[in-house]
Amino acid sequence: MRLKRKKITVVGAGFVGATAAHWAAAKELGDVCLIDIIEGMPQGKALDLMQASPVEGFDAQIVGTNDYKDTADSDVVIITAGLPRKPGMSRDDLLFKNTDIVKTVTENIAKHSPNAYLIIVSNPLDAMVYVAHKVSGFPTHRVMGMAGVLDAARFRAFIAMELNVSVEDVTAFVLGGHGDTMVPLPRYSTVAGIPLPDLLPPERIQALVERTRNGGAEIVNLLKTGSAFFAPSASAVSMAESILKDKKRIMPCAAYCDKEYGVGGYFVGVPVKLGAGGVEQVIEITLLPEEKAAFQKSVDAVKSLVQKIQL
Ligand SMILES: NC(=O)C1=CN([C@@H]2O[C@H](COP(=O)(O)OP(=O)(O)OC[C@H]3O[C@@H](n4cnc5c(N)ncnc54)[C@H](O)[C@@H]3O)[C@@H](O)[C@H]2O)C=CC1
Ligand SMILES: O=C([O-])CC(=O)C(=O)O
Repeated sequence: MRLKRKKITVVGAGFVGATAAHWAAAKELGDVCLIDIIEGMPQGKALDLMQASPVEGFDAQIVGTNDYKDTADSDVVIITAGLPRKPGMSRDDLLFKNTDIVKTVTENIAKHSPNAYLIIVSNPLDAMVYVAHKVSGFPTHRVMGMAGVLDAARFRAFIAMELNVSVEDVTAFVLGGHGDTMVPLPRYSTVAGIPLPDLLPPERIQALVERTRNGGAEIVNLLKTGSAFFAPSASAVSMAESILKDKKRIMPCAAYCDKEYGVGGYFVGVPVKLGAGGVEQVIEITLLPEEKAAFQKSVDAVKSLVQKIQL
């Protein structure tokens, strides 16, 4: 018998997709298939990455394609296909165009990789996870969205910058949908185990919370032609890694919640255990009344967006 490497497909070979392929290959998570509708572009980027492999010393086959047959039997599929927003737009403005794209992509992926775990990145995130779940018919533990890892990473980076400490010692949690109503949780954010409220005055914490909420828009306004991609792609690949290596990391992800947090059957950002079984557990943490109210507002925003989707 011959053991096979794991296979990661990244759909959409744009900024987030190509960078995700880079992180996945550099970490030797498995072979990588990069697919896009633009002819030649995923092939070119895959070949370029293959040529980086001797320099960086990673062994992985990286293939670029426009044909879903090449994505067959993937273990994990990261979906980044879709339009990014431009300055002045909200993520929600992408709803209808990206619904069509994520629907087509998911149909093709489900056909060729019926056992894959799906990590959705396309925006508006929580609504696109709903689309991928409905269209694939996959069980909910195999469909999830990347947002909380990114939002928490931004919060962590801002905390480390503010306190002039190593990012390694900073943990943070962000709940809710990936939009203006997301809920960074200072009480559940720490530096080497010390709760953030013990280290910073409330007005400084509030400033970091606001910067985290606007983290995506801050970058969109600087780039002007697209949105963030280094941290988003690293975040998606860290979720893939936890699944492929059965690490069972606890990460904030857009996961299906029914009774959990009283959400009632939607995908929203909550703490989950990610392992070889995908979303192995949704962890319910105790929230103060004001945190609960903020989370509910965020869930309501996701619900009203999802209700506009026609598949
Ligand atoms: N969840 C999150 O936290 C984040 C989400 N995003 C979202 O990720 C998406 C991608 O962003 P970027 O990579 O910066 O955009 P991009 O424009 O650089 O890349 C998107 C790619 O998708 C491809 N594409 C379009 N329709 C397709 C289809 N039917 N099949 C296959 N490929 C298709 C395009 O040709 C393009 O290459 C956007 O919707 C963006 O809003 C971006 C950053 C963070
Ligand atoms: O801001 C955007 O449109 C992209 C995104 O979701 C993020 O960077 O958080």
